[in-house]
Amino acid sequence: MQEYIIQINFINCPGLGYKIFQITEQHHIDKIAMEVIPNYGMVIQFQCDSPMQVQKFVADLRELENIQSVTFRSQMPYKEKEHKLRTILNSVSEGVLAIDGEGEISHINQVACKIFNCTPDEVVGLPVEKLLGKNPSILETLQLGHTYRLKERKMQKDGKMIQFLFSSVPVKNDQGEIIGAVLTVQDLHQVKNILLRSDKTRSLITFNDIVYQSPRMARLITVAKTVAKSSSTILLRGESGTGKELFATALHTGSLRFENPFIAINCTALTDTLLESELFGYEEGAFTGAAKGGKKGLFEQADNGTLFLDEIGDISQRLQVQLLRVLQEGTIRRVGGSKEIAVDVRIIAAIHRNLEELIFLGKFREDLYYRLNVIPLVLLPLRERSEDIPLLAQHLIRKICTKLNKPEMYLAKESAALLMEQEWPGNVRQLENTLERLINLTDAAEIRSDHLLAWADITACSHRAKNISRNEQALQIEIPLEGEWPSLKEIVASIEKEVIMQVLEKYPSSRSAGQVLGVSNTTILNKIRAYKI
Ligand SMILES: Nc1ncnc2c1ncn2[C@@H]1O[C@H](COP(=O)(O)OP(=O)(O)OP(=O)(O)O)[C@@H](O)[C@H]1O
Repeated sequence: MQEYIIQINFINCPGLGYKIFQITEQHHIDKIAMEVIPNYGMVIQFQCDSPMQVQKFVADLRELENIQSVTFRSQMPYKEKEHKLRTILNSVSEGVLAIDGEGEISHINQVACKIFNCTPDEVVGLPVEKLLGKNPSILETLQLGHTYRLKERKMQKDGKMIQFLFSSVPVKNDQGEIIGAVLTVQDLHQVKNILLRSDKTRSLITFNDIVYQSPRMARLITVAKTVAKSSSTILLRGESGTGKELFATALHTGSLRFENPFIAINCTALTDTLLESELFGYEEGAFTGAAKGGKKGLFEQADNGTLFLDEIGDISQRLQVQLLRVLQEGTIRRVGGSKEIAVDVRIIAAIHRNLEELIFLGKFREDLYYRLNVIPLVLLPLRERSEDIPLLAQHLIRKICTKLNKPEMYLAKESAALLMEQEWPGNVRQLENTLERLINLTDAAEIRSDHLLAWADITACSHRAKNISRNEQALQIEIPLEGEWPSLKEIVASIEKEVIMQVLEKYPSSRSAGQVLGVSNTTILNKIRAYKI
């Protein structure tokens, strides 16, 4: 028997489904699956051994009133969606595992399979504990809605120790009920290799690798090229994905230290104690598991070179004190050791958060801030230099096509305009990821706007238009029809809180929110505290 899939498009009207069903019965159609496309269609998968019978069946369907077309297709829509989802999941570089409301594995991508040494066929449909062991955190996410970010975990599987970093978030339906959870995982050994690398290719990155067109970036590069030559500490500020690490590498290459190591470490990716021993090293016997003969820390390894401390705002108070000592005295002490070791390391630190706010909240030491903020370089978010986008996007497309071994694709003019209109909260990294997903999913030589709209989470309405409509939104306050009215002071306070929250959503730093609202940075910080925003 041959299998067929047909798609029936119709103008929705009562009783039509029943008539279609009747015709399938009259032709003795052996249905395998049916799927309704809400409001305009239906797809039927069936088997039949006579092509003539199929022709008659289709002809009869086409005769029905309100039927617009009956066409053959190669796959059921749900299979097509599943295939697209699998392609997307497999195109990301992190491991992804999803569970349904029962705690059973519904999806797993290739990277997660590699980390957990399994195949999708072996684990999809299994309770997640069978793969991750007893009480995995993802079940807490499912049951209690807890989210986790970059937690470290070790587990034994098939006699092998697997060490990974994971994050997990609940999946909610429109009513806000938890219906599943997603876990993303990274192999810790690989992460360490990435974080702690000082590879040769990096040192080849220069200011020429930074793509830009905007005058503001041009000015920043001119300043950066000048300050690269000195040994002073540099603080790179800017939202996530704006190119801070790229700048740090170019600064090192442009310095007199370019032949010596450049070592980068992300301060959020490791636990406090792990970060301490990675930075300062340790002596033999400093703790259980410490390697024989001790270990050099990154400060020692980067001697005469550059150490890039990414996400510096997240280090603990304890490590802040130790870092301050290195910056003041130029010496380090290994964990468990008493000897001061002199190091000559240039520090480039990066932060995407508002350091002044962290100081105000007592989370960051002011003395360390002054030591780090010797030369601040601020990288603007992409939405504030959208002139950079066309050139940057074409550069990224070239890079991705080379990586994926595909012929170079080109960005149509209207696509560049569409990309320029987007908000890009994740900046260049988000643009890069969006383009990579798109390039994975299409083979067209030219990336047109319909590709972007269909595949890349791109919306046709510009962020400027979105902002206008947001500004036009009226603030809602509840005035009770019966009982006591709130006092005017309370009403004003609730409006003030709402306004500040809305402005902070768009301008996340207290300084820029203050500028928008015409008040000082401190006023905003005080209000944040008072209203517990
Ligand atoms: N101007 C640019 N030209 C070319 N590539 C860029 C540019 N800016 C950023 N990129 C690329 O975008 C990606 C993200 O940049 P990078 O990792 O340097 O950002 P970041 O600010 O350090 O991010 P995070 O704060 O999340 O660590 C990288 O692949 C980087 O090479």
